[in-house]
Amino acid sequence: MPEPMLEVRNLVKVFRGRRGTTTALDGVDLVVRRGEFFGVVGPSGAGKSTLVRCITLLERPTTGSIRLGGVELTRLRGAALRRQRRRIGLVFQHFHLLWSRTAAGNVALPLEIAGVPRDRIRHRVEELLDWVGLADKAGAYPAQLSGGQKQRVAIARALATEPELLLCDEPTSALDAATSRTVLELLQRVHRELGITVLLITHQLELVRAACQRVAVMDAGRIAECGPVDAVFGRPQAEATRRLLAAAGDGAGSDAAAGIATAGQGAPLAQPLPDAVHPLPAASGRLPAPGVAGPWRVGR
Ligand SMILES: Nc1ncnc2c1ncn2[C@@H]1O[C@H](COP(=O)(O)OP(=O)(O)OP(=O)(O)O)[C@@H](O)[C@H]1O
Repeated sequence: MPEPMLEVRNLVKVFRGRRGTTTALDGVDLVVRRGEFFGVVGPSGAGKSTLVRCITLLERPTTGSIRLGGVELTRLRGAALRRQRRRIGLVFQHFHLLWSRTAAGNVALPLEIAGVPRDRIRHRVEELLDWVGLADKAGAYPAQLSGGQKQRVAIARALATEPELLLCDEPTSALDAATSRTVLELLQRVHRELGITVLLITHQLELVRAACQRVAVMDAGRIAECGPVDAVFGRPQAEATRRLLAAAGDGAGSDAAAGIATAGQGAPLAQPLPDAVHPLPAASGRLPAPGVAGPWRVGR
């Protein structure tokens, strides 16, 4: 069995405010294996976004452990934490692009922060934008891009420092069904062609059906159930899973963003993409990073 990429143990996050306390995470246990495409689903308020923020230590958990490839993150601060964070690529619902920077400038940003020399940044950015099918948009500002294009820029940016884990928080929730398909297909390519572990947080069950191998169902700050997608969705054991399936209309892919193909776990989507991304040559297993162990493995 592959080693764990991410191990979350007994994670608790309590928010204390003027209006009282909220326990957003109430003892979350989760193991994502290296090389998995793993889904986390749950209703609004279940704690999904808080989990993302805690995994990346953007939010300090109240108690509990988060291990990334064996490294305990909760004990780290400052430069040591920043180094480990580069192992995680982040993709958000609302893209979080800098509006004052072009697509190329946005993709370059994490490399600039990591101190990669300028000529190498230029080469890497070209390569990444080409890989996500946006070579011709390098000079465009976010305001000049469609939602799907913005998300593809955000994915290119997330890949810039060659993360081992891509953490996607509702990556298609702001997009229409056809554009969602394009973005999901790109995430599947990230997994398949680059070998990156993907953790997909979503409330859209059809995304999980189409792309994930295993899924965890979150409810009220806990993992209600976890297992292979067909087992969890086909023979749900937890009441929370049954509720989610019922709310989604239960049938295969019949919920909100209908139109996303349910091609089976980890399988490519069945329908052709409306706005196909640029294919890599078939033999290419990884972005052709110059100097294999070298400049792109920044700060590890
Ligand atoms: N900064 C905060 N301060 C206080 N309470 C918070 C904070 N962030 C989240 N919460 C609370 O924690 C709980 C979990 O919220 P969270 O946003 O993680 O859920 P979610 O599953 O991502 O929901 P959604 O799908 O609607 O985004 C909610 O009750 C929310 O109100």
